[in-house]
Amino acid sequence: MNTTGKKTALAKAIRERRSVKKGYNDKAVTEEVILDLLEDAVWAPTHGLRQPWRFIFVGPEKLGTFAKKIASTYPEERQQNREDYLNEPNAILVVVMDEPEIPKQWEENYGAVASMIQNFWLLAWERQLGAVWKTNPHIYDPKVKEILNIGDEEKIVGFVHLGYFDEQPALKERLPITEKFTRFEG
Ligand SMILES: Cc1cc2nc3c(=O)[nH]c(=O)nc-3n(C[C@H](O)[C@H](O)[C@H](O)COP(=O)(O)O)c2cc1C
Repeated sequence: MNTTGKKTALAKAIRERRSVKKGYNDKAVTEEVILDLLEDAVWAPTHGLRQPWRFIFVGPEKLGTFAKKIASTYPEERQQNREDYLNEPNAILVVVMDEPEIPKQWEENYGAVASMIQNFWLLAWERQLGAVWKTNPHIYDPKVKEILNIGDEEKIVGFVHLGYFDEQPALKERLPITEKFTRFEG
């Protein structure tokens, strides 16, 4: 444990990680790299060790077809815009969660998946692989679930857009923690 007050490598990584939403370069995002990152990311906490996730990787060579199919679920006048948008990253990782009926378990599963995504995001950042968790309307569309063979008891938690980057996005300050912190006085 760090007791010196100096920022640890982990604290620095947490602070420096950014959402990389544009400016991806042409370096290919490979399945091997994604699997390697996921092998570590899944060490996230998971209640009951349920590990309520699965992944669908859309690599650079399949992204064009994927983008077209997902865009086709939008009204015609939006389709070209959505296709272009989905073609911006180099690859996309679809994150799927097991969706139990019991609300308590649903929340535990969502919490576990979110923790796992944060692990993945930090690990990707460390390799200059940019990522951003996207929750665009299409992830909730039953037609998209059908295209991707997502089951009735599963939920798309996000599309993680991926691509290597040269320029780091600007820092986004956080509120001082004292604004979000109270003490139980009772
Ligand atoms: C659950 C979740 C959903 C998000 N969905 C989107 C999204 O749909 N589109 C987007 O541009 N960014 C999305 N983001 C990224 C946030 O915009 C981003 O994390 C926030 O602006 C802070 O920036 P930073 O990640 O660079 O620190 C999402 C983040 C989270 C945690």
